[in-house]
Amino acid sequence: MPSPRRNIEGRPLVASASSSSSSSSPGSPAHGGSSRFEFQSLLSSRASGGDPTCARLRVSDSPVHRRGSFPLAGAVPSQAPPPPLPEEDRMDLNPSFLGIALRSLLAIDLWLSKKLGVCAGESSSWGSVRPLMKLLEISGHGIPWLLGTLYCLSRSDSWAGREVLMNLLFALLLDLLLVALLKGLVRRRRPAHNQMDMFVTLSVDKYSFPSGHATRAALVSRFILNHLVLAIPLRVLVVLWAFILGLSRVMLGRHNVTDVAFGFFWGYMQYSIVDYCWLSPHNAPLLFVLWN
Ligand SMILES: CC(C)=CCC/C(C)=C/CC/C(C)=C/COP(=O)(O)O
Repeated sequence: MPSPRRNIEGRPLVASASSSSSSSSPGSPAHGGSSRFEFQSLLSSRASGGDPTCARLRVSDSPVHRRGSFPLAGAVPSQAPPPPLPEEDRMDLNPSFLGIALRSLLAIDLWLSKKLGVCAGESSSWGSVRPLMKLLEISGHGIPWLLGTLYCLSRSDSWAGREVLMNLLFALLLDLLLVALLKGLVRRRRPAHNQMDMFVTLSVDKYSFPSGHATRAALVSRFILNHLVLAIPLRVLVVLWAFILGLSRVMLGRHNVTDVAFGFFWGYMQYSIVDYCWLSPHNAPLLFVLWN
């Protein structure tokens, strides 16, 4: 007499004994209802204290995996339960809600970024605007901002001006460092439709998360709005510049939307760090004396 079919832990399955008398009954493997056995197996594992949040099906135990050798319910060979398989040989049946949400967000991100990448090449639908976008790209590049700040520092003749510029320099260097660290950690590739024809880049700039232009745009614009006295139209212009610069990164095909969105957030937060560590002649006297 065939021994009862067993689940993945080796416990007998309820259905196997009754189905042995009628191998083509609905729900039996011969009837294409193999999943019933598997769910019973999972249920029995739950009942016996298995992990209820992660029902798993062994690939090698599934009918798909055992193509051509799927036994009829009445002809189950009497064998000892198979040895446990390594973790990577299993399929998750119920990935977490967070996993599904992240995957969906990623899919929307890729789809939207591709759709918005209308200046990714000369032959793209908005290809004629590409030179303008590349000009905007330079306006948010690290080199002009660093050189511009150093130049203004060298021309500044007031302590107050020097203090603000010194902190802007610190902010720009901190931004370069943190973005390089993040890019190196996350290592997300730039979109496939991007042409790597950017003005001076660092080695980590082959990665796209987060957008360095977006972090700089958010950081610098928050810095300017907090430390320069500007008329309202100029303040609006600063915010617009930051927003359009971020958008242009996606339109040029340099980034996905999430790279830019996170870049804005990160740049905004970086300003809080700069503000917290604000350099002044009181807490960094050496720096100011040396510069003089
Ligand atoms: C002092 C020093 C290390 C200066 C390097 C300045 C430099 C080459 C910055 C790179 C700026 C850049 C191309 C960032 C990439 O921006 P994404 O928006 O494409 O991430």
